[in-house]
Amino acid sequence: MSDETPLRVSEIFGPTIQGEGALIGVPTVFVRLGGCDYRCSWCDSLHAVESAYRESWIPMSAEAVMDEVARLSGGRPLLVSLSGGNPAIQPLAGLIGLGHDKGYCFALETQGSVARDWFRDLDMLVLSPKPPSSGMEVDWTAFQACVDAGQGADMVMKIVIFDETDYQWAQGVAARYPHLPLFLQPGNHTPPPPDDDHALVDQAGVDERMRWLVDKVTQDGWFQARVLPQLHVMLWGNKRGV
Ligand SMILES: C[S@@+](CC[C@H](N)C(=O)[O-])C[C@H]1O[C@@H](n2cnc3c(N)ncnc32)[C@H](O)[C@@H]1O
Ligand SMILES: Nc1nc2[nH]cc(C(=O)O)c2c(=O)[nH]1
Ligand code: SF4
Ligand SMILES: [Mg+2]
Repeated sequence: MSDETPLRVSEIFGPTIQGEGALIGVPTVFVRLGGCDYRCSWCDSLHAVESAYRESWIPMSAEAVMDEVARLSGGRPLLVSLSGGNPAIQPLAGLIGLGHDKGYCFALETQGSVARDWFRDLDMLVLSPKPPSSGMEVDWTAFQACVDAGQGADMVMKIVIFDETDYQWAQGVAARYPHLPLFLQPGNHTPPPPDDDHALVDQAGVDERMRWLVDKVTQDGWFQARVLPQLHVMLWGNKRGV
């Protein structure tokens, strides 16, 4: 796939704040790419995953994406967050190079199923391996290839936790990758259906899971883990484009 291949863009929005993980609170524009090789049972972005929504994904050149990012940011360079879907299945090297030339930074979120040599060009690579509650099974060879490809970028791991089984699984993963800063994020068990971006979130339920997670980590003395909510979900619920 060459870099002239258009990107399949589900949405570009912002500036908002990065609501999750290591860069929480940092102003950013999101570029959400369409298409994913996973089908997590609790995915909160199915409009960028399910092929039924494929016709809403706009083919765009890297230049057109950067033009839209620059329009939204008023021409001021900022952090661009690449998400999806799995953004790793798209040819993003050109976009990253173009944006860097203009002073923009790039973070990319991926489950770690597809490695790309351009991962090393990112400013931050967020690897988010999927726990048992997702219904997915991690291919650890592919995941390791992502870790190898990302050498040179800042790299962190972010694991979504729904239950005790996920928690124990995350402890095993953390032991396998002790050098990767680890962020634990409580699962949103009422994610939006793909055709309804105003669906209400069960915030009380998310808060309860967050408290449970903090109790677990502190009681277990798991002091390498950082526990963070999805800040954008706290502020805006399941609303899309924020
Ligand atoms: C929609 S995914 C897109 C990027 C990539 N496919 C991935 O999963 O890392 C972005 C982030 O949202 C997280 N996420 C998805 N659904 C969630 C939910 N219901 N509750 C909490 N986090 C969720 C994912 O684990 C991932 O860290
Ligand atoms: N504000 C905000 N922060 C986010 N962090 C990760 C997101 C995602 O859907 O990938 C996301 C999102 O959609 N909005
Ligand atoms: S890997 Fe990410 S985008 Fe794909 S289905 Fe899972 S949470 Fe959704
Ligand atoms: Mg999201």
